[in-house]
Amino acid sequence: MLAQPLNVFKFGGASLKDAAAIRNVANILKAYKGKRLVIVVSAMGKTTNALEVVARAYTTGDTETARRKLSELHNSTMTTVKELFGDTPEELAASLNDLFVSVEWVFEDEPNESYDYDYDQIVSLGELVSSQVVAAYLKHEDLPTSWLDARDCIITDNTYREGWVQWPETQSRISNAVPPLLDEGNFVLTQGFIGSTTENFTTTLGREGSDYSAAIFSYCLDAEAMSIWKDVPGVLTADPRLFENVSKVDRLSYKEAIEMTYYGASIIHPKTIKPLQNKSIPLHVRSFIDPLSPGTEITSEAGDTYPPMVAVEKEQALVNISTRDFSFVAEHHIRELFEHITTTRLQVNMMQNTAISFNVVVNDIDDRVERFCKLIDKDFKTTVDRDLELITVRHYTNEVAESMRRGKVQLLEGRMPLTLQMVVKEIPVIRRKR
Ligand SMILES: Nc1ncnc2c1ncn2[C@@H]1O[C@H](COP(=O)(O)OP(=O)(O)O)[C@@H](O)[C@H]1O
Ligand SMILES: N[C@@H](CC(=O)OP(=O)(O)O)C(=O)O
Repeated sequence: MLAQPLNVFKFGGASLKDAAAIRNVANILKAYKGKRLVIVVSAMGKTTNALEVVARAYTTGDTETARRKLSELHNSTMTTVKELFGDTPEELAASLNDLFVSVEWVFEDEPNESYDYDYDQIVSLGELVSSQVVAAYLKHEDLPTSWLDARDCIITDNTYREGWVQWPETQSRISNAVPPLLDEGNFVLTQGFIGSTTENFTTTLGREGSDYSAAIFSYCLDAEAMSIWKDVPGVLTADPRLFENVSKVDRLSYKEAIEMTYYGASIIHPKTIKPLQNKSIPLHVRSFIDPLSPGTEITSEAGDTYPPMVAVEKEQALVNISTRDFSFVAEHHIRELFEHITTTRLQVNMMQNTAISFNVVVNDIDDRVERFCKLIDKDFKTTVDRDLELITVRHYTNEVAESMRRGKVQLLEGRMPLTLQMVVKEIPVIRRKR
């Protein structure tokens, strides 16, 4: 007998931000009782941001702040648990306690040489905690659920904070672990964002990587479809936090979704689409506020006529690189520059060159730009402009382009037939003295 089709659902931080939100998720899932469903959850609300503060405090020697912040997180988790269950279930309280204690143990040791390694050991706590709470609550609501440790399934290399998935090993582990649990008639609930090296060290897949985790499970299990549940009605023409008059796009092609997410449409993690596209698995972006509405469907069949769509990537740095001896920026220079771009893990979002200079626009993360400039200092002069925005408009019209520039200084522009990109900064406000 052929196995029933399987779906993968991903619930992000916003859908799990407090007890009422988790109750809402359980209500959504009641409609799928008895179906083959893999549920991938992120950390609750803004937990990952809070854990980043913990990781930074620990690695800079401020263990007192690290302990205090961790304890605040433990307390707020227990408050949510109490609100959800009435009483605190002993078994859940004990497993949560073990998880928090495992991070306190990290504080007993000196920070590791690699900040990224420590970061992953600490920040992964958010998903482990939320998945324990949600799994326990689903069982309490009579929805049989098996909790699965994603670190036994998603295997990455040891690029901490941006683990590269080792597909054959991951495929084999997911194929072995998940179907038997589904066959028992249970939902399988696991964590987004986290994985493990083959030596069992925890890794993470990059900020907001839970969408990607869900896509990995969908690919390896040949899911019928994947749904990500968001606080918006679907993919909109722009981020409603930044723009007015946005409207929902009902259908989108994989190609269009990749373009939009790569340039900062933060509704979907950029790595999510490829595994789905490779197996033609539809991606549904749905609203957890209005679960019956259809949302946006992303497939290969969607048409190619779209309204103008805007993505904004903040915290960008524009690095202007010029040769010290006024020689042309030639191919061998570009090769050398890209070697250093790769080793310092800069993500290049835009580039342009003139005869003696080369401009790259990159995500300004930690001290990566400084490290890059130092590495090339012998042969190249650099200037860095920070706090910039990269605005990408797909299917642009001149009117939309003009409205994007209003109130900004434009430092760089790139035009292709379907895509307009501009790097802008706020016009500094000069006020007259009274
Ligand atoms: N094009 C877009 N369409 C819809 N939402 C967008 C878009 N671009 C950015 N967003 C933002 O993405 C948010 C949802 O994604 P995210 O915060 O990652 O959810 P979660 O972490 O809960 O999975 C929305 O609240 C919205 O502000
Ligand atoms: N919790 C992680 C992973 C993630 O994907 O979260 P969310 O689904 O809430 O974006 C983060 O905040 O980066």
